[in-house]
This record gives sequence, C-alpha cells and structure tokens, in this order.
Amino acid sequence: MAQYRRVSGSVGLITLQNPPVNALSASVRQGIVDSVKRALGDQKVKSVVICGQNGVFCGGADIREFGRQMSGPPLVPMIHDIEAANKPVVAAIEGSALGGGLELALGCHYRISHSKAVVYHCFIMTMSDQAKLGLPEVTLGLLPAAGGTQRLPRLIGVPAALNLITTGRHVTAAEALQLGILDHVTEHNTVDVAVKFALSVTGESLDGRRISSFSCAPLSDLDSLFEEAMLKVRSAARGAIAPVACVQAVRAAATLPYAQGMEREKELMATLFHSGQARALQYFFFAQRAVGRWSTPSGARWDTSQPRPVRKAAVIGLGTMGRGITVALAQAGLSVVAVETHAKQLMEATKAVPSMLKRGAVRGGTTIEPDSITYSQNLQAVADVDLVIEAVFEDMALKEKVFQQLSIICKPDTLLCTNTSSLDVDHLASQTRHPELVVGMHFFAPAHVMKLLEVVYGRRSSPAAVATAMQLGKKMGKVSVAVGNCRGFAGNRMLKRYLEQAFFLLEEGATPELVDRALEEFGFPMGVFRMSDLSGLDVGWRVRKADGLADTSLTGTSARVRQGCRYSPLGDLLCEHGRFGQKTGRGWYQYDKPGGRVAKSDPWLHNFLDEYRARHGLVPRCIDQQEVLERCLFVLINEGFQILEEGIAAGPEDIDAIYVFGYGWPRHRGGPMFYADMVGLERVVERLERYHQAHPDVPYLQPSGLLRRLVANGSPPIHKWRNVIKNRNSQL
Ligand SMILES: CCCCCCCC(=O)CC(=O)SCCNC(=O)CCNC(=O)[C@H](O)C(C)(C)COP(=O)(O)OP(=O)(O)OC[C@H]1O[C@@H](n2cnc3c(N)ncnc32)[C@H](O)[C@@H]1OP(=O)(O)O
Ligand SMILES: NC(=O)C1=CN([C@@H]2O[C@H](COP(=O)(O)OP(=O)(O)OC[C@H]3O[C@@H](n4cnc5c(N)ncnc54)[C@H](O)[C@@H]3O)[C@@H](O)[C@H]2O)C=CC1
Repeated sequence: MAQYRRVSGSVGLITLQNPPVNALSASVRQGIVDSVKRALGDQKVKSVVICGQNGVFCGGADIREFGRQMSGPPLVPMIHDIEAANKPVVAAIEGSALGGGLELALGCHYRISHSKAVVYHCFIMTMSDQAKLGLPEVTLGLLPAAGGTQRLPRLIGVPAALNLITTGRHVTAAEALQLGILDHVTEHNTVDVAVKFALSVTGESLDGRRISSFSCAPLSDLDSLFEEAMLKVRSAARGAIAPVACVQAVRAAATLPYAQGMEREKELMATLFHSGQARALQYFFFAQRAVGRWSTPSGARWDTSQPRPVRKAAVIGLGTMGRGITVALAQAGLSVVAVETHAKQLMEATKAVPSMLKRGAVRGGTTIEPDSITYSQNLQAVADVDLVIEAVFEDMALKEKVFQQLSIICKPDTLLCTNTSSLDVDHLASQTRHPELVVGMHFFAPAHVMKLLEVVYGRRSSPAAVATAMQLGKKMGKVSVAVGNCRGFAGNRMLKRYLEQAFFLLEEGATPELVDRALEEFGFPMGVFRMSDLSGLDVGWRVRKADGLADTSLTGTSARVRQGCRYSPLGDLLCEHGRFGQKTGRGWYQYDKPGGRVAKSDPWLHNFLDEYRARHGLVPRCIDQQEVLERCLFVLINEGFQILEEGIAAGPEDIDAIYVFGYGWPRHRGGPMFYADMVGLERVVERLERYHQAHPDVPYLQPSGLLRRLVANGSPPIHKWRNVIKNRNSQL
C-alpha cells in the first residue's frame, strides 16, 4: 500500500509501504493511484513527493506476482498519469530505485537521491552509503516494460541507456547524477530535501520535465551503433533472449515516436513475459536467496545458529588456491596470516598476492590495508588466529599431518577449515582435538573471483562452525552453499558423471569439437573438453592415480572396466603423452604455444581416437547434439537427485546455485534441477532408462530413487520437491 499525507502546508507526500523493498505489488500500485488522485484533486496541494518507507524507494515490480494472474492497476498508465500531472512530482530516492521503481521515478518530473561524500583512502576512492539505481529486468528474463526502454534513452542518450538496460547493472547515485538520471543528490535527509525542493518548484512550467516528450539525442550512425550493440549482446548472452529484446526496444526509442515506441516495448515484453527463460531467471533470483537459509540433517539452521566473530584468519599453502583465498579474505577486511613451507612458492606468493589485491581494488573501487597480510614459512605463526583455511596439495596424508599440527598450535576455539575438493572432511576432523570445529570451505578457482563457496559440514561439525563459515563466505562476497560430506561434495560429484559421459561419447564416435559445440550452444561458456584443457588434465589424472584407477597397463576388455563398471582411460592416455591441456600447448585441442588460449582442432587427437577405437573394437557411430546433451546433462542431473535423496544438499536451489555460480551452467536455464523440471521429470526418467538399457555397464544411468518417486507423485513442481524428500527421510 501507500500512505498519503500533506506536509509543509502544500506538499502531498506519498510513501510506498511494502517491506522489505517496497515492491510494486497490486496494493502498492492501487495505493499510488489513489494517493496521486487525492493529491491532484486537493487544491491545497501544489506539488507532490513520492518516497519509500524505511529508507528504500522501491525494488521494482513484485516478482512474486509474475507467475500469477495479474490484478490491480497496471504500471504503464499509472506512471503516465504521474507524468501528465499538472503539479510537479518529485521522486525522493533512498536505498534502491530498481526496475519498475526507477521507471516510476522516470515518470516523475524531478529525481533527488542521497549520496555520502566521496572518501579518498590511500590511492583508491571509495563511495559508501549511496542509493542504487538500475533497470535489472534483463537479469529476470524481461525488459523494463513500464516505459523504461523509452524514457531512459530520451533522458540520458542511447549509448548509456543501452548499457544500463542490456546489462541490468546498478549504478550509484553519484554515477546516476553524472549520467543525468538524477537532478540532484544530497547528503542530508532525502525526503526533507525533496519536500523543500517541491515547494521551490511549485507553479513552474512542467513542459520541459516530461521525459516522454523528449527526443533522443541525435547520433551520427545509428545503424552501426545498434549492429555493434546487437553483436556484443548476442555473444555475451549465450542464448539468453532478453538482452536481444532490450536492444530492439531501445532501438524503437531511438527511431519511433514515444507512443509507437511504447507499443513496441509492450510487444517485445509479451514475447518474454511467459518464456521459459524468464521463469528460470525468476526462479533463480529466489533460489540465490533461499540458499542463505541453510539447514543440516542434524537440525542446525541459519536462524538458530550463532556465527563466531572472525577477525584474523590464516591460509596454509600459497599455491593457486591459497593465494586467491588470501586475497578474498583480505578484501573482506580480515587480517591474514599466509603460511607456505616452500621458500620459492612463498617468495612468488609475496609478489603475486599484492598485485592481485591491487588489480581487485582498482576493479572494485575499494581499499586494502597493505599490512593486513603477514607471510610466514612457519606454521607457529597461526597460533592466535580465529580461523584457518588449509589449501595444501590434495594429499590425505599431508592434510592429516597439517590438521594434527594445527590442532596443537591454534587456540582451542579456532575453526579449522579445509579447501579440499573431494577428501573426507570427517576424517580430517578426526585428526583434531575439536572435530566440531572442522568444516570444509571449498572455493573455486580463481578463489578471489569465483562467487561460489561450498561449505561442507561433517558429521560432528557444530552449528556455530557451519554458521561462521557461511557468514565468512558472505562477507567475502560469495554465495555460500551448505552441503554434506561425501566424495566430491555436491558440485564435483555431479561433475564426475558429466565428464565420464563425455569420455564415453568420444569412445563411441564423437569428437571433442562436437561435444563442446553442443554444450556451448546450450549456454555453457566452454564445453567440457575446452574447460578441461583450461583447468589442466593432470589434476584429474593425479586423483585417478591416487584412487588406483589410472592404470593404462591393462589390456583387452579390462582396460575399459574398473570395479565392474565401464571406465574410459582416454584422459589417462592423453596425460601419459604429456598432453596436460593449455599449460603444455596440447590437450584435447592444440594451442599455438604452452599457455596459449585459442583451442584449435588437432589432427593428432583425431588419429589417436581412431586408433584407440580400432584397438578396442569400438565401431564409431554418428552422435547428434541431442544425445550429447542428454547423456552429459541428464546423468549430472540424476546424480543431483541422488545427492538430494542422501541429504547432501538440502534442496534443489542449493544444487542450482552451485552449478550456476561454480560451473558456468547458463543462468537463463535456472540450474540443472530447474532444467529437469522444465524438461519434465518423466522425460528425464525415460531417457535415462533408455541410455541405461544401451549401456548397462554404467549403473548411474539408472534413474535415482528420488527421481522415480517424484514421477510417481505426479511430477510436482520444483518448489514442492522438498515435501517428497522430507516424506522419504521421515520413513527412514
Ligand atoms: C506485461 C506486464 C508488464 C509489467 C511491467 C513490469 C516491468 C518492470 O519494470 C518489472 C520489474 O520491475 S522487475 C523487478 C526489478 N527489480 C529487481 O530486479 C530488484 C530485485 N531486488 C534486488 O535487487 C534486491 O532485493 C534489492 C537491491 C532491492 C535489496 O537487496 P537486499 O540484499 O537488501 O535484500 P534481498 O535479500 O535481496 O531482498 C529482501 C527480500 O525482498 C525480496 N525481494 C526483493 N526484491 C523483490 C521484488 N522486486 N519483488 C518481490 N520480492 C523482492 C527478496 O526475495 C527477499 O525476500 P526473501 O527471498 O524472502 O528473503
Ligand atoms: N586448483 C583448483 O582448481 C582447486 C583446488 N582445490 C583444492 O585446494 C587445495 C590446493 O590446491 P592448489 O592450490 O591447486 O594446489 P597447489 O599445488 O597450487 O598449491 C599447494 C601449495 O601448498 C604448499 N604446501 C604443501 N605442503 C604444505 C605445508 N605443509 N604447509 C604449507 N604449505 C604447504 C605447496 O608448496 C603449494 O604451494 C587442494 O586440496 C585442492 O584439491 C579446491 C578447489 C579448486
């Protein structure tokens, strides 16, 4: 709803009231319409101010209303009537003006917002406590269809509007002022300033204040500007349709009169509004927030577990991951003790970490205290820290030793975390005096950039330990997802199945190019083989060797079987040829030099695959893109259901967040579990069964029990899966 009152004698003050972000629900829209009518009809009122309750102007349309029957007054005529008003209307923007919230403000005749003074700290400028403005609809699979695509280009010019509308990025009040979105920023109370301002413009002509009457600033070569924008957007969108529609809508603003442009905006919105992509992106918006409300099978929960304060942390092992983790911790404002036993690695890290920090600071406009990190070769240096993150080699014996030492050196209440990508967190906990204080903090490379953090709780991890790791992740700007302890946790466990299917497809006749093309057209930034070349083939090889799997001396049928199941030694063979991927200039593809980035098809690899198939009596067949997608993705999804069934992940949102933030799953497809829901669970079961019949030596192609049970329960929508999982668990 909206509250209306008259202030300072002649100003009608309309306050949007819909906590927490004053989203424009049906009742808020009704409240605005009624209040505006009242203000315009009241002779004592000479001007109007619109603001939001609790320091937030408006977070936009109410996203929860989108899937439902729309009721209440529509936004477009509501904003039109505000703009057409014969009394000045001022938007007082505190907190956020996003989406429909900014469109509402663009319908007002003036916009005022708040911005704290710019602070110069060391060599970097920081801006804090500023309102955020933007049109983020594109991130929800939509476009700003309440006039945003038509008014913003008219106000700030086509290039700047294209940038904001196609990326959905939020700008600070300072930038918004610079761009011309705002008329004024203040350091004082925004609503008070807006009321004074409204009094000062009473009676002034509004002719030059109605944005819909403006023309877009002329541009010399409109066609090439839009062609370029379209190319850029298509290459970044990876199949997402909303950014393309945004460009088309802005083009309408630049080329058509306002009324026709609005018609075009409406038409384009109609193509997006009920699309699967919009559903996926809106699901994902809420999924991201749902993962913060974590719980564990032991009953620990986000709202009842108290995190401990962490002021000083340590990182053990300054290789690829340890350096990134050190940077992420320092960026979060912690003081960090960084320990590395190998002198050369330590020396390199003392140079690499500060330069990573500097680059990050320049990118993010933040400051880092240069002395927040101390380096040491001696583990004793961690004696007084609150939390340790171990990132030494993936070697259980080494990690055991490190945890035994940490348990002696650290304070008794220090949290001991491991960045292992697959090893047993419970076993590491058992090496310490306080196993309840041990959790996994599984970062993704590069650790200071990637948004995902898997927080792995063990059997004995205390609620406070989980809560502390989750909160620290958030402080580092990560999306922290709590998962249980099992080999590979959630993400890597599912990835293993996906990789194996890709290898099997090569054995059966596919090429890396074919597999990668199918996955990239689906929306992954890189196919599985290009991604493996980038990460290094030797990483998985070492793990398989440690597990006793990578034995290429085996011949005949046993060469392709391990523990009674189908196994492909292709990756092992490639490593034996010294082909580790980009780092050696050769992998599944060839590169112009070691470290080269451009993957080229490699005739050697194709010959190698031909010889391999001939040696094992495999007759290559034609494999199409559909089979690639179904084999690789459905098997990964099936493992996801298994993970849900075992309670390793609490809900499908957790798995989807892990895959979007950690593995490049295209966001406009919502994540693997949402994708399964979209495809239809029955179809997933049917295809898996079919592939299992064709490949009975791959047991995990059999649909998981939970998946079958969901189908037996009538394939409920994804938000009801938890009920079926819960029922199952209660029977155990
Ligand atoms: C043919 C039909 C024509 C229709 C025309 C419509 C055209 C349009 O123009 C459509 C739109 O406006 S689409 C909406 C655009 N707005 C956004 O994307 C902003 C989304 N919100 C945010 O970014 C942050 O919440 C924000 C920055 C605002 C605040 O961040 P915080 O970190 O402080 O808080 P959160 O934890 O994110 O949020 C708090 C709770 O509020 C929920 N929420 C946020 N924005 C919402 C929104 N716009 N609608 C509904 N619920 C919303 C959010 O989910 C969270 O609740 P829980 O999930 O229960 O925790
Ligand atoms: N590289 C990746 O993409 C990811 C790796 N991880 C995990 O992170 C951990 C580290 O991996 P990377 O950084 O890739 O390895 P790395 O080989 O780049 O670095 C490991 C570092 O630990 C140091 N080290 C060894 N023993 C030590 C000890 N006792 N005390 C202090 N330092 C010691 C080594 O000298 C080396 O600098 C592993 O458990 C790995 O599975 C997790 C996620 C992703």
